[in-house]
Amino acid sequence: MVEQSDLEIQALGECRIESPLAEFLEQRDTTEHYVDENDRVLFDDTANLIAARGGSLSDLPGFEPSGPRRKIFFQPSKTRVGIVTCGGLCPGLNDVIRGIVLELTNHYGVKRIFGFRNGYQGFISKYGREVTELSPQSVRGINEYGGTILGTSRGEQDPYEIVDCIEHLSINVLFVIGGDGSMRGALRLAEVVAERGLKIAVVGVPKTIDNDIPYIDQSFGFQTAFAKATESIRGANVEARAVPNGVGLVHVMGRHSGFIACYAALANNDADYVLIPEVPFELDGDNGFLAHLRRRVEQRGHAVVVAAEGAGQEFLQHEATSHDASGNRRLRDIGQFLRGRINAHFDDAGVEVNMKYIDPSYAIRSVPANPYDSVYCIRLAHAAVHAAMAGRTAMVVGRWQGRFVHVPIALAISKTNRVDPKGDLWMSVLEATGQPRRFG
Ligand SMILES: Nc1ncnc2c1ncn2[C@@H]1O[C@H](COP(=O)(O)OP(=O)(O)O)[C@@H](O)[C@H]1O
Ligand SMILES: O=P(O)(O)OC[C@H]1O[C@](O)(COP(=O)(O)O)[C@@H](O)[C@@H]1O
Ligand SMILES: [Mg+2]
Repeated sequence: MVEQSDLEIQALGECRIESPLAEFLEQRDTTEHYVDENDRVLFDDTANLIAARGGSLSDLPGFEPSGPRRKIFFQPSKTRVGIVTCGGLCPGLNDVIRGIVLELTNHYGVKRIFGFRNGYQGFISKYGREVTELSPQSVRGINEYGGTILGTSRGEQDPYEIVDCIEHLSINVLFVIGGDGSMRGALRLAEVVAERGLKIAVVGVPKTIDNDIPYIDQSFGFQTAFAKATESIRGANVEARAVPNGVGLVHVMGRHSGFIACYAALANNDADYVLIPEVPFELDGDNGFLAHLRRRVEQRGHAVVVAAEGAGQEFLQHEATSHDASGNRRLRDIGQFLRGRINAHFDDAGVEVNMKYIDPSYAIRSVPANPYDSVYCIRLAHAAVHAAMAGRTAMVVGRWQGRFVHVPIALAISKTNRVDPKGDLWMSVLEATGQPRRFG
């Protein structure tokens, strides 16, 4: 169970400097639309969860709210900032970069902002990556494009050498925009900074199209990514309906979490089956997935299947395992495997099948953010800047119960956010598809 001690945010020191944004705050206090810096956003949100805690109101765990502070830690005109993007692409990376640069420049008056190229490689001398200065002019219009103007990379780098580089450039604040791996790296950097007794804030903006980072509501870019995946499901449905015994099979990203598959399938309500890593399934036998699919095709003339890349990996264990540069296991291709097994199963049963296979792959994460995600990105960027200028460190910005909050990195990497087979999202998927609760 999450306790208050898990939610405490580290600070570099007392905030003594009048914030340039103090005038925006005046005598504000918490309302249903604003949380004051002295308040907390409660972790639990139902009567039963709160009752289960026992104790008094003041014992209830809560997150530190984000937002501008009346007093800040860093002297803006002397503050030097670094920004880096790491890991896989995600829609909205450029929105976050631009949001951070504009907020720092326009509202805090920060003058020097450095962009590090290709993730953590950007700090390591042997790669020879140029450090670029970022300004409102240099980031103009970047939010119109997918990807990241800073580039990215996978692969671990020495945290001591990274901090050497940060010290060498007299950087006071580092923003890391990245996923679970990047945040593990960022936490190591904050630890090295503390070991050396430095006053450098390390603040993360969590990025993952898989939506697999916990305690942050949804990750930015996720909505854009699943909306893009929805187009493939629509295409698979049209194709499958147009031919006798059509099966539309769509394979989408989602390493350990099936959120993209679930949301994309719910969006147009056309999928008959959703297969995700969190819910194991049987292929064979009368109640297995293949027989179920065949019966549905025989009854209705077509079917649409959405499979997340992490689903059914147990069927492919005989294939060799490899890892990417960051140590993430490379998954075997469940899409192609299912395509082959579905065709073979229909053949064996003497039933015609017309397989239409679509894998949108990188196309869903390399696009620019949609307006909803862009708004989310800019708000996360503002929250990250306010936190860093107030000397908060080893934390990421996120949203909890609809409020923007500070989440300790240690908590954000303590587990993987996954679709709960007993939760209401999976229930909605079962309702929308009509697939059985269990195959086999
Ligand atoms: N445990 C770790 N400690 C330090 N750095 C890490 C750790 N895990 C990953 N990283 C680094 O973070 C960066 C991004 O990680 P990766 O897993 O590729 O993507 P993501 O951040 O999107 O999950 C890589 O440079 C990787 O080496
Ligand atoms: O081929 P790549 O670029 O290494 O990335 C593939 C993986 O990256 C993701 O898009 C996102 O993963 P991360 O956010 O952890 O980088 C996964 O869905 C996918 O398995
Ligand atoms: Mg990751």
